[in-house]
Amino acid sequence: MSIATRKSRMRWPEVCLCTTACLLHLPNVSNHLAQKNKATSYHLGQLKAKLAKLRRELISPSGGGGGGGGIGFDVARTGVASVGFVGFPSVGKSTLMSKLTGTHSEVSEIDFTTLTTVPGTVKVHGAPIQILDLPGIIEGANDGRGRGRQVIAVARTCNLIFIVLDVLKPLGDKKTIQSELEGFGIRLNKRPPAVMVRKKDKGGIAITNTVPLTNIDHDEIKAVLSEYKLSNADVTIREPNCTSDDLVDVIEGNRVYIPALYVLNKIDAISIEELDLLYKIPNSVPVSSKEWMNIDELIERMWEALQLVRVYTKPRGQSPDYSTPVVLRRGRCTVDDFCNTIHKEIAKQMKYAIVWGSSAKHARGQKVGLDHVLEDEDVVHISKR
Ligand SMILES: Nc1nc2c(ncn2[C@@H]2O[C@H](COP(=O)(O)OP(=O)(O)OP(=O)(O)O)[C@@H](O)[C@H]2O)c(=O)[nH]1
Ligand SMILES: [K+]
Ligand SMILES: [Mg+2]
Repeated sequence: MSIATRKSRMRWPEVCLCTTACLLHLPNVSNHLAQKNKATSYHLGQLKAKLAKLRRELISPSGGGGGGGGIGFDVARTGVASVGFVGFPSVGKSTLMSKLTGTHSEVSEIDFTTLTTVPGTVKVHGAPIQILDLPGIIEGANDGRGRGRQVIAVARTCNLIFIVLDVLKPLGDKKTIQSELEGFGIRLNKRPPAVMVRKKDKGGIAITNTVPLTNIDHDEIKAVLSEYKLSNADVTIREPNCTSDDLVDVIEGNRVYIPALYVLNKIDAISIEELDLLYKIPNSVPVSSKEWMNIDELIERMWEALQLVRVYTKPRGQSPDYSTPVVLRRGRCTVDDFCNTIHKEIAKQMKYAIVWGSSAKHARGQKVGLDHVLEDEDVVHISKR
């Protein structure tokens, strides 16, 4: 059966019927219930929390293993960051990965050609990036269809996800893949919600918000908390447009926040007018893996999304070593992080560091301590005791 037929047979009703099917198709629940009166907020909050609890077992099953891994799926991690390729079968993941890394990964027009994780490496601006080609997934993947669960479990551990789409297929595929990943606790292009839930011994529920609550009300918050048996807690909401999904995410705590790029492949097969439309899709890069079109842009966007910080070392009296940067991640790029990446003893032996580059106050170099935050392409000299 082709993907198209399979999908049309599986289509859910557009209108929420408030049955158990609803539970599995949350967007319908929220659309429908959001239009109803306030009494339903409580019901909605409860449903979302219930659903999240149901799914928890999937993300970290009691048997261990995070629902994923498995033979052929866990591969040795190399490089300074990893990019996982996720998409429906035959969208061109292996074509792209093979050409990008020079590593062979089987390509064919037959669906499910790739059966396990195939790793490769590409060097971008001097930094080795691991690319993980993965088997194709289908709708229902995170419920255990095909090898979807293992695939998504690998994607969960990546620093960036490429959602590869075939521009000749309906763009609805984008939504389907997104929701498969979301069902597995992956949040794409989103930062953790600025919401805090602090459990206490007594005093009931106290809600503080520093922003207007536009997408959640007190009833909904209370319903979520009660579903988690939290009857005494301080809830602080600083997240603009916070939803009950955000609140559930914070309470569940096992969510991962990963940047994603939508790789719109096979543009060699469409018209220029259609290409104009594709450029309007946020976080997307149109490419042709086969004809090697726009891959430069893809690599640049990959680099930006990974937010890596290259730091060059400078031994005393010598010029900096520009050939092998120490690669750090934004948010974890202090002089201390730099030292620890080289060797765990270095930070202890350091008297001070001298930094040249955009993080330094002056061009002649700045004397700094371990907590100084470095910028991409800085040069560092460590002076030992
Ligand atoms: N026209 C066109 N065809 C492409 C392009 N990239 C890949 N293909 C073709 O699409 C088919 C599937 O390519 P694969 O690389 O095997 O796709 P995949 O996503 O790895 O497939 P699975 O491993 O089965 O999930 C092959 O026939 C490729 O030649 C492209 O940019 N343009
Ligand atoms: K294929
Ligand atoms: Mg493949």
